[in-house]
Amino acid sequence: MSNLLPPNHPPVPKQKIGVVLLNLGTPDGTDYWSVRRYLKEFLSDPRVIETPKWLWWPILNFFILSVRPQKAGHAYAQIWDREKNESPLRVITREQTENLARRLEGEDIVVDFAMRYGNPSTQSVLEKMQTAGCQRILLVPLYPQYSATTTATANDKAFDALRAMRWQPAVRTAPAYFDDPAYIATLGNSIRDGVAKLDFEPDLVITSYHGMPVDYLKKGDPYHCQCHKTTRLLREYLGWDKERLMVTFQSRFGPTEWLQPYTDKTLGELPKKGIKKVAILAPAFSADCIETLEEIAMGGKDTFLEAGGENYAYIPCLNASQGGMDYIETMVRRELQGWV
Ligand SMILES: C=CC1=C(C)c2cc3[nH]c(cc4nc(cc5[nH]c(cc1n2)c(C)c5CCC(=O)O)C(CCC(=O)O)=C4C)c(C)c3C=C
Ligand SMILES: [Fe+2]
Ligand SMILES: [Fe+2]
Repeated sequence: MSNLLPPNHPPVPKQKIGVVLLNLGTPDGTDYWSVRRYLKEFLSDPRVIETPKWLWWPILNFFILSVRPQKAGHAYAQIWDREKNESPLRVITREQTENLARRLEGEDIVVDFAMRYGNPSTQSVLEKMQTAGCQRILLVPLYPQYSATTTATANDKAFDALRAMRWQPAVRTAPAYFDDPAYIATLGNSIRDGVAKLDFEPDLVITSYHGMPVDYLKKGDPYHCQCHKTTRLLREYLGWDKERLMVTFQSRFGPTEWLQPYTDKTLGELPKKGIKKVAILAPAFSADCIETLEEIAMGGKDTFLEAGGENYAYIPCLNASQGGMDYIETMVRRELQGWV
């Protein structure tokens, strides 16, 4: 085709389809400046912090960014993948991407991943795809439950990048999958297998979701309802009752009220109620990260055992497991219908 083009015509690449897995992002290192750069970008996002900018800017820059990077850097250091010198969230997202690329090989589909904050940036990945000839791009925010603080801001960032393109690709966004029967079956099987592998029988299994200010729920963010629905559907899939599988919310940030019950407070109270053997998982996350590994697998265990608990086990996220990847492939193929 290119030899039919007039002289000085820009190259026209072969048409392809792009699939971009979108996740939150993570620092490039555990040092103060790497963590600070990441937190500054994250906590300056008005989809995440809705406090008016004139009020939030001094709080963020003079208070939060002077202490939190050090504290968070220490937490990241405890879970850092030292072999790859990378945060688990990025290591796992890359594994998911490479695995999906192998599954879609031979179909002229380019698969990549991008982060909302930090690297690889959404803009750089979309520019790379456009240059490679992707005239149709499927954006896949890897958040099972929709929230403006995660899904919407990931899509916003992608559309910001498209705004600067002369030849803009056609774009689709994959919807949240909190109630997709195939997702529920995958997660349900992972719970059943995770519990079967334990050397104790849990009195209770906790689904601990990332929290959010209650105010965002009141303003219409459906995240809270979607978390509850995921757990209700899991109960139905597993044939368990309410006493066996409960919902909590973790990772509270700042002084305002967040969704309740809080995971840490619940773990501290359960042993007094006679619940001494617990398994816990984090279904708001498609990949293990600081919030699951350091806060739940490590910190949650300390809280529970110090309060008199006897056994505590963390069931990992779906990550790049066979079941997790089967689900991502199914969902991506469904969302690509009509394009391939
Ligand atoms: C400040 C408000 C925050 C809201 C609202 C929020 C929502 C939210 N976040 C996730 C997923 C992840 N969050 C992660 C880290 C993280 N989250 C916040 C704050 C809010 N999140 C902070 C400040 C941090 C950084 C770590 C810390 O300083 O505590 C991560 C992990 C990133 C990693 O590098 O491993 C994920 C993933 C969801 C699903 C969500 C929905 C309501
Ligand atoms: Fe978060
Ligand atoms: Fe709700």
